[in-house]
Amino acid sequence: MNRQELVNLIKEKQSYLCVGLDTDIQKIPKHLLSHADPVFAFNKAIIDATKDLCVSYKINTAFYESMGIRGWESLQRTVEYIPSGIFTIADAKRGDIGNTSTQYAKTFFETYKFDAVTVAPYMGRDSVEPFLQFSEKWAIVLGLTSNEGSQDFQLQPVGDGFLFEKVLKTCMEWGTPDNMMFVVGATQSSSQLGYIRKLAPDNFFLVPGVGAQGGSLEEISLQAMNKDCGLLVNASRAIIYAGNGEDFADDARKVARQYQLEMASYLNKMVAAA
Ligand SMILES: O=C(O)c1cc(=O)[nH]c(=O)n1[C@@H]1O[C@H](COP(=O)(O)O)[C@@H](O)[C@H]1O
Repeated sequence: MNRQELVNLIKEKQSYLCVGLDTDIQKIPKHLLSHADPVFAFNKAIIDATKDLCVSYKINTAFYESMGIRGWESLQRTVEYIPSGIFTIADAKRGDIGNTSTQYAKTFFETYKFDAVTVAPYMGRDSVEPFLQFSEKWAIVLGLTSNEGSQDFQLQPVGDGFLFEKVLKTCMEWGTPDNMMFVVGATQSSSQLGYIRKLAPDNFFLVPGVGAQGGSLEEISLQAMNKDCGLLVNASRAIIYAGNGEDFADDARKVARQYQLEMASYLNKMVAAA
């Protein structure tokens, strides 16, 4: 999916919600365990219940890889089940020497046909560039992450800024707002969120951290929305584990709907301010 299609999708659906399919077989409702593929049965119900409310699904590959071949099969069924026209993210956080990154890019862009993959940029230019060679595909580079450990490296002073700023600025020389997004955690302070938008005015941000990690949808929306919206806000546990009974998908829908309504109000504010 290209940038304009993503921008249009957000406008049409009045949503920039990314539902995170961090599907843990230990946490899904027990009645699904009799299915041949319980993880897929769960994902299918969540997708059916939320597909009109979100613009993206993010599949966190760790939850699938940990189950070996069965997990990869669940992942494949899930990505194939997501309706076309919804932006798909493989949250795999890959990055290695060039020829290896090329294989990672092929895995997620060609074999599994995701629109985007999360990329860890620590190994530098040759580890990121292979993800930028595919038409209408995206590298989502870790910028300032949502976790406590973001302080260990990303928020260390380097020169007259922080390490994450150096990463962002350098990555912006390799990719463009048409093929590169940045991960920006909603748990970061509002001044940091606003500052990152100044550093990268046109790039989309994938924003995890609302819901279970306590980040504020309002804060990130007010601080970091740009004229194209420029945000994909992810919530995983808060949506997919909203309920645990037979009607778990209805419970997931209710939470997704709340997020979508709140997002519509921020999108309207953006239009009014323009
Ligand atoms: O790249 C990510 O998606 C990511 C980056 C980050 O800084 N923080 C973060 O939580 N994530 C992912 O976003 C999701 C957050 O899940 P919840 O906290 O359950 O909403 C998980 O899949 C995390 O792996």
